[in-house]
Amino acid sequence: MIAIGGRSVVQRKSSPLGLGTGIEPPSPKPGFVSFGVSRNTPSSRLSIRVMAMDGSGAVSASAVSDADLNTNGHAGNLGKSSVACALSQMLQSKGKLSYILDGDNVRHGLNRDLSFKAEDRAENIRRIGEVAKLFADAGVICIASLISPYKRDRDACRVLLPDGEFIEVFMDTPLEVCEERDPKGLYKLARAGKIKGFTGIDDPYEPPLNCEIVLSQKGGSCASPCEMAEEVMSYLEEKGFLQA
Ligand SMILES: Nc1ncnc2c1ncn2[C@@H]1O[C@H](COP(=O)(O)OS(=O)(=O)O)[C@@H](OP(=O)(O)O)[C@H]1O
Ligand SMILES: Nc1ncnc2c1ncn2[C@@H]1O[C@H](COP(=O)(O)OP(=O)(O)O)[C@@H](O)[C@H]1O
Repeated sequence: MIAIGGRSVVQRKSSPLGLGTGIEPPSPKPGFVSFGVSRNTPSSRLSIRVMAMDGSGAVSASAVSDADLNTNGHAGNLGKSSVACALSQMLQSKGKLSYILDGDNVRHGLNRDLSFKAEDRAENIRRIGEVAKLFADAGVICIASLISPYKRDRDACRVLLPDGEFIEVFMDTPLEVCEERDPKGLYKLARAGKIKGFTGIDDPYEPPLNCEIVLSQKGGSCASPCEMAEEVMSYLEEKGFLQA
């Protein structure tokens, strides 16, 4: 389970199943993936389906190593969704089916009854873990893009899957970088006390101690989403998940 959450919904231009249409962004920055990103409106949510990391497909399970990748980090704006999408596209290019479960997106549908209280975050992650397991059972690589701030909730997802098939990716993006990005203005609201219990501000994030992959800023600059997705691909390659 690769969990990467976010407010943005990525609509694939195409998918292995031919589902989903996207809106090309004007001019992607170097290292960014060129696929459509739209806000989490009801209509856009409906189109984030089936493909390879943001989607899934019907391929014989034996042809695809199933894995559950969970990308998390201490707060929003880490770049979870961007890495999820880049990874999805890379998997698709290798003929691997995947599906993205983005926390912010799922919270508009399956998990719309849940708040950001600790018990609701736990339930959010539990449900996403169970859905990811179903994808894995079908031979689809499921990328879950979530903050998942509490270790206990992440560990509960891990044990749902066979050993080695839950791959926890920690995006260790500095808080100040997340705050600077702030495309939704949520950090500003949280700093102003207008949102309570915001991860990284007045709600805790428990960093993983034994995750499979850490994507961290090296030196003074942050790697692009594609570069980070490449790191995940290298891990998958090394572990044999990308074999035909
Ligand atoms: N209080 C609070 N704390 C943290 N995040 C908040 C909160 N309120 C809203 N948001 C927005 O919700 C997105 C995180 O949803 P998740 O489902 O990934 O969170 S969690 O795993 O249940 O903790 C996250 O979106 P991303 O930026 O995509 O991570 C936030 O923008
Ligand atoms: N590696 C990166 N370098 C620079 N900006 C980034 C990077 N990754 C994401 N961003 C930008 O940060 C913002 C949040 O990215 P997003 O992938 O939605 O994060 P998250 O899903 O963690 O909230 C977006 O405006 C995105 O373009």
